[in-house]
Amino acid sequence: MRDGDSSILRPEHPAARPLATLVAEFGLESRGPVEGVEITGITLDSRGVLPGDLFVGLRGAHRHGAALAVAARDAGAVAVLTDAEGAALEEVAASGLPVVVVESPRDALGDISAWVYRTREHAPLMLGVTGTNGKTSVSYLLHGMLTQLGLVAGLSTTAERAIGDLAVTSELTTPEATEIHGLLARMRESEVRAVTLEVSAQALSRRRVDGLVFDVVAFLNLSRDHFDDYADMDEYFEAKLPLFSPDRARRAVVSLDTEWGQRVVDSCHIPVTTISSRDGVAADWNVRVTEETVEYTAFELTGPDGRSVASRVGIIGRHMAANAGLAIVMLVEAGFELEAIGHVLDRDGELIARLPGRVERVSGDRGPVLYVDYGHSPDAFLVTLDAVRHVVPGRLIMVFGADGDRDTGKRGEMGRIASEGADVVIITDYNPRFEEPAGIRAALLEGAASAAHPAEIHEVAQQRDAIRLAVSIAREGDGILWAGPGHEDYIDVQGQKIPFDAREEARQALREAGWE
Ligand SMILES: CC(=O)N[C@H]1[C@@H](OP(=O)(O)OP(=O)(O)OC[C@H]2O[C@@H](n3ccc(=O)[nH]c3=O)[C@H](O)[C@@H]2O)O[C@H](CO)[C@@H](O)[C@@H]1O[C@H](C)C(=O)N[C@@H](C)C(=O)N[C@H](CCC(=O)O)C(=O)O
Ligand SMILES: Nc1ncnc2c1ncn2[C@@H]1O[C@H](COP(=O)(O)OP(=O)(O)OP(=O)(O)O)[C@@H](O)[C@H]1O
Repeated sequence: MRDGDSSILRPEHPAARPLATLVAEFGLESRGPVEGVEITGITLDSRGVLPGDLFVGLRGAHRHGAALAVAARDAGAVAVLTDAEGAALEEVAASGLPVVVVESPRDALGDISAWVYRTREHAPLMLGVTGTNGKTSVSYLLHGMLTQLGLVAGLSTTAERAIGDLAVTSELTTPEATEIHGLLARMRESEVRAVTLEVSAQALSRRRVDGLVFDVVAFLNLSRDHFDDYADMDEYFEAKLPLFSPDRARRAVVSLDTEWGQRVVDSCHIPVTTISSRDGVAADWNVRVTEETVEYTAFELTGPDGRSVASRVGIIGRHMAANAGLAIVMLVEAGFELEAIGHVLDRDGELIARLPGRVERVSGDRGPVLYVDYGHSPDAFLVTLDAVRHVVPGRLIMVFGADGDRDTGKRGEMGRIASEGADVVIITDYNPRFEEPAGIRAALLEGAASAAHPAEIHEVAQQRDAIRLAVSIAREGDGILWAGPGHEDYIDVQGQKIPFDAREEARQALREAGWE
């Protein structure tokens, strides 16, 4: 998981803070001597402990983290923070470390982590993005524009955490509070002025973004996903809402592209600006697509006072123009002049953003156009199929699978949408995790067959073989969309992460077919 802590960025020169002051300021119960104990960091994973850490023992689905207190001590932890259940564990006594007891550690974690790393002092501009689809994309677009505007920017997404040129691969979409505040402290060392953070519903439910106040948050859309975590759409929606409250954010930008946007506006207790990319939807800002090619999407964004910006983004799809428009409005709400943003976009010819594995073109000038994407929900399939359809004249071949051990109910719909939107579908494996892969494929196949006008349907278990079949079928002018693996560099099978890079595999398949 987090061996050697290599996937986590923390301050290189952390300041020591007295544990006794933490206990006093937060009115906490402590056992064992806390006087003289200095803490320099905080973590909830024994495998990520650095010397001087306060180790937080949380009850998890599989174990109580406090049971790892001895391992944490051996790695250099100087104290344990846990609940009453954790504090009673013999491993905690065996560690000999002072113990701070909190009724619900998760609820206190954001504020305590902010205190440990002093992240409330000199906070950078904080931008937060939520929604079912497009969080990662908008985050990279914001990051790109902030960089174009000349700011040192920081980024936290499903794909990576980044500060300037330094980037590490992410474990979670939104890190735990301990990790976020450590990351912010590291960003402060690098004089980062603006931070973009992807906020998942799960993060809000698990209070991972506690202790942060965003300057601007955005709501993109809501569509079916994560029904393994939430009972229905209403519960999923309710999980997103807390981001739009005064204790978490100062202003909001809300897309009205799905009906859920208006519900956010109606429930929002902070100033809201709206945006739409749909015809006939009344919003403060509107995005209009002006050109679509295999390489870029051009758009025009018009504001409430008639001011506008026209530019382009080097990624296909109307949804990407909508994402770019929303990112620009977030910056305007954050205090940047629209004219200044327009100026740098004009100067550079486009909005420059590197989006790993989001409808990323991996093919060259000859042969079929091949895109690798991270979409794994019915709505993501709809928009990406539409995007490819708009720019390729020939047939559309789609390769996809579905996650094992995740929201099993969406598979039929994914299969149906793919089969309805593509000319050929090749159903393959993705991350089966602990599920039987053939069963996952069967659900997708059933969905594909149920389409009103089904595509030509193939089943190929191995992804390597599936992409080669797609390339062998495709001709010049055709398009191939490989949905699912995106930026990932492994497949998750029975708890093992087996190295697999879809983008590299796709390039190799094209080379083997002679499409250099
Ligand atoms: C289902 C779920 O939420 N699991 C989270 C949970 O794991 P768990 O309950 O299984 O933990 P556990 O194994 O019982 O361990 C309990 C505690 O002991 C600690 N531990 C464990 C082992 C060890 O050797 N040492 C140690 O200290 C763990 O860090 C943990 O704090 O606690 C862990 C530590 O906080 C999380 O990393 C983990 O998130 C997992 C990886 C996860 O996949 N979460 C998903 C649901 C998620 O949050 N997804 C969203 C959105 C994704 C999207 O938009 O598509 C996200 O933001 O990523
Ligand atoms: N505004 C949008 N509306 C609908 N789909 C979108 C939008 N933006 C991106 N997508 C599609 O959604 C999928 C996921 O994109 P992205 O990774 O940006 O979203 P995400 O919200 O970060 O997803 P995840 O939480 O799974 O990481 C891709 O297929 C992408 O093409």
